[in-house]
Amino acid sequence: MSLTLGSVEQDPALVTAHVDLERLSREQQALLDSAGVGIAFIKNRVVVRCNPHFAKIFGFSHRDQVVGIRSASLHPSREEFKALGRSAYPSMIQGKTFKTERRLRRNSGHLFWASLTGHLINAKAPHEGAIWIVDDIDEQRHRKALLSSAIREKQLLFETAAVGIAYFRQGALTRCNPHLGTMLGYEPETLLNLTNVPTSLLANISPLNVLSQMSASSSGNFEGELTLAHQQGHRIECEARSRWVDPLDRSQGEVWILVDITERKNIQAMLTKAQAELERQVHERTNELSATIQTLHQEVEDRKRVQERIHWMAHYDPLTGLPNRTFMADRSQEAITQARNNASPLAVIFLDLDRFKHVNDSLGHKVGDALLQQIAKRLRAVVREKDTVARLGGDEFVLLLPGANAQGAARVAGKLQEASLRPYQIGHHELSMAPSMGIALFPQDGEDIDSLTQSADVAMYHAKLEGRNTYRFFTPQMHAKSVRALQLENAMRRALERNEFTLHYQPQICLHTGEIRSVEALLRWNQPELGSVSPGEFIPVAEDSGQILQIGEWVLRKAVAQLQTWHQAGFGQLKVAVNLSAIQFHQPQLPELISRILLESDIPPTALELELTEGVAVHDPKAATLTMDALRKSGVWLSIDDFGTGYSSLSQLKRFQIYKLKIDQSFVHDLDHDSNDRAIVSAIIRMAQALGIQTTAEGVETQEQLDFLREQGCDEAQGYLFSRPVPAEQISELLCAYQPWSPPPSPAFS
Ligand SMILES: Nc1nc2c(ncn2[C@@H]2O[C@@H]3COP(=O)(O)O[C@H]4[C@@H](O)[C@H](n5cnc6c(=O)[nH]c(N)nc65)O[C@@H]4COP(=O)(O)O[C@H]3[C@H]2O)c(=O)[nH]1
Repeated sequence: MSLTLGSVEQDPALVTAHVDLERLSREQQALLDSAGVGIAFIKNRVVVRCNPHFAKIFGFSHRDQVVGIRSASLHPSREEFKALGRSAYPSMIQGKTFKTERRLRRNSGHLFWASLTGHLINAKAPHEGAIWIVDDIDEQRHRKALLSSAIREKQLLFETAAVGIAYFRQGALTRCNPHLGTMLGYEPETLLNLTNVPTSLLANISPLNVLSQMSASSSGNFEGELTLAHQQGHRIECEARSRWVDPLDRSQGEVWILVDITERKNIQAMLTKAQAELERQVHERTNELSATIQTLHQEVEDRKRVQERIHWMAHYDPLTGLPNRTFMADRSQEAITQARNNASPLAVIFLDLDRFKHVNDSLGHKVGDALLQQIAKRLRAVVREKDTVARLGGDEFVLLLPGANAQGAARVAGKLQEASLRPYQIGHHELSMAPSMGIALFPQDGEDIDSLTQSADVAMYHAKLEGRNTYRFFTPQMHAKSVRALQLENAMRRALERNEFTLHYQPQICLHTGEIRSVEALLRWNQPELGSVSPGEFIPVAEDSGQILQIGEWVLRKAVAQLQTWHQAGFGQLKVAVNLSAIQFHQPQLPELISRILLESDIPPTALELELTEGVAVHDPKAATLTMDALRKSGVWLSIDDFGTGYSSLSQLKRFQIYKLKIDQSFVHDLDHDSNDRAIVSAIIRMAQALGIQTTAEGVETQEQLDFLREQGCDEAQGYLFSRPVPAEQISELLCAYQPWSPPPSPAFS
């Protein structure tokens, strides 16, 4: 700015004043240029002058751009400009400085906050204009607004937060929010004044204590759980967190945030308890379960074992471990199919042990079972791997031999016989056991296993009938005969109760005196459908089926009862001889049975004679001796029947306390024309005499036979020459009519 004064150069005072004025003007200009606020001189509502900062505030690049513009354009609207004038000028014309904060408008049109300070150049002459100082406080206002909103938000948070907030400074609670009061049961103000509350009231967990402690011990970044006390005394579990308000200036204290987790804790405790309980129960259940599982496992195992056992038992014979009938039938199906498809041979051997029942009856089932086991082993050892050896039950075995023709089957049968030659050692018993075997061939003797087995069974039966310890091939003619055996066995079961048995008696004549010394009881069976069946046929069937025990007892009782009748009729010297089957003999209770039968009658034991076969002592001479001793001790007489056909040794006869030998009728039969038989008979008689044993000749039919026997010193004779076996009544007649011979009574008795 320069002031033109015209022609005042000559006046030094004026020049000085002029110089001063110029300097002042420069100073003023410098001040204006460097001022940090906008300054403008406005006159008649027009910007007359302004400093650069003013131009900058309003968005002009140079102050010259502002000079001359209307001041109203610097305001948001004309109305606001007028309003400013209305509020500013009343005080400005009084010479006062007017200050306000208004929104102004930049050159760009954007509004901004500015602080305005106005002062009239001359209060008395407002038209001379005014100086306006403008400061851009837009940013400041904005910050302030943000700050106050932050403060408001903070306050709002502080007051409404659902957590307790507490400020501590130098160990003292300086501020807390209402929630903390609510948490602890105090008004916040009361809490602030708690320093006056006796701490004893809340014991050592009073909020005061705890809060003080919190403040004292905290390092400004506590995070953890605290237990506070409610005003009413109960505990408040809190999750606490502390922070320095200003970590750089710890004098400003710290802030604590406390969350009441009592309920959560309680729930947590309950949950923990429930969980522990649950775990306990789970543990218990797991244990129970594992015990159950174990039991189940055990049961499954047991069941499996049982099933395996059942399966095994359904297919195997438990005693010998050999396949049973069912399993054999299964295997045979395959074998038969193969034989049929390949036109290959197949044989079935039915094997039955001869007189096995005797072993069972005399030595007991234990010995019998052990014997069967050994036999099973031998059978198995004889045949090939692919052959099947099955036990049908009892002493019956079936061998299925795929690929075996008649020759092969015969060879196997031969090997089986050979194998049975060696005696079996069962404990201290040495036993011999021979098999009878029947062979059936596929397909001629049967096309399925049932018919093959049946045919082999029939053939076996024939082997038995024809001498035992042998084998026979099945022939169609065999059928009728074996059917008869089965018929007999079945019919015999009812024979006793139906009174089909009777006894006939045959006299035994003393060759020294001609007296009838005794009679032999001989069993007769008259079966209504089958007619009269001979003992030679039915006794073996009775022995094989075991029915001989019952029948034999009946014979004993009947014979003793009959003898009693004869004794009572006056024939007191008469004796009765009863045949005893080996099976009966081996019954341990035999001596006792006989004693009982005799006791039940009035017959002295010496009136009873028991006829045994030589075979009774073959298997177990020791046991046989014991039985014989017991029988002898009771007083009954023992004789050996059919002597000469068996293998009795002299020493045995001596030990057996035998009183009589009955010379088998096969030797007597040919005495007239067979010198061998004569020699044998006379040897038997002499030997018996030497041992002090009586002799009775069986089957004496002719006078010549009788003469020879008498010559040789035989003691007794029995045969058709004297009498056939006859019913008891006829014996009574004979006893009455018979006179000791001289001459011999024949043929009067026939
Ligand atoms: N050819 C011929 N035969 C004669 C003559 N005299 C007697 N007999 C027969 O010879 C057999 C003698 O009986 P055994 O040798 O004990 O032979 C008996 C005996 O071993 C057995 N038996 C008979 N009854 C019983 C019994 O009650 N129990 C037992 N276990 N076996 C019996 O049956 C076998 C056969 O008995 P039976 O048929 O009655 O046959 C009897 C008898 O009738 C004769 O002069 N000539």
